[in-house]
Amino acid sequence: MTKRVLIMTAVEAERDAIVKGLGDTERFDVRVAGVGPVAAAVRTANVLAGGDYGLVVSAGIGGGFTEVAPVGSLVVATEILAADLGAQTGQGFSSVDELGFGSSKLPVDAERAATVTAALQAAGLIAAAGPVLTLATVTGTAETARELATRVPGAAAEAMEGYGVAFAAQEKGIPVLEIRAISNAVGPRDRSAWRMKDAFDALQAAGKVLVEVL
Ligand SMILES: O=C(O)c1cccc(C(=O)CC[C@H]2O[C@@H](n3cnc4c(=O)[nH]cnc43)[C@H](O)[C@@H]2O)c1
Repeated sequence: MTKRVLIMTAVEAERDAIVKGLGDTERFDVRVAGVGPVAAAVRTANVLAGGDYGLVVSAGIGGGFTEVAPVGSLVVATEILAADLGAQTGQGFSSVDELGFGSSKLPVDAERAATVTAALQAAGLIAAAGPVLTLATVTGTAETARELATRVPGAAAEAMEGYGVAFAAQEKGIPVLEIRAISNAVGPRDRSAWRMKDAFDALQAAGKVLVEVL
């Protein structure tokens, strides 16, 4: 039998949108982890300890680097980066990789990521592939947005959970994907400009595609 797919979201509204899109299927298990990389890692590890899964997906809304991913579009991660895991230095940010303490980058299942991106596009959705950044703090200034985009060429989206979910899955040797529906632009904080409905609609549409291709 094909192993189940575990989808981890941060909040219930994200889970509900994806479940609506997936429809009636037992092959997908959609769980709520809470906001942020620590909650995501611990709760993903707990779920993985009690089940047999062949793929783990971190999914939800996210901020978009709008030249790559406009509001209302979807992003499929080509890699997952802990963008604030490191140290500030006089010469700028140094990642843990540069400091020699491990890796701030976790790989995704590249073949499945490409399949999902193509399937989303074939379904008429706006979908891009690119690095997705995990940050414990939502970016709130144009300066930080520029710094991140410069530091991570091709950066497509940021969110708060992907690296935690991916770390837990990697510990178990299970492949990972991250999919984000863009609710807002990465940059100056303007909560009134967040387009939650557009993002949840995109997330639901993505669920419909995932059940067909995963
Ligand atoms: O408005 C705030 O101050 C605030 C502080 C912390 C979190 C939030 C959220 O609503 C985030 C919830 C959820 O959404 C993802 N998300 C959405 N947009 C972004 C973003 O631009 N940067 C990072 N994360 C984002 C995130 O994964 C959270 O799970 C609001």
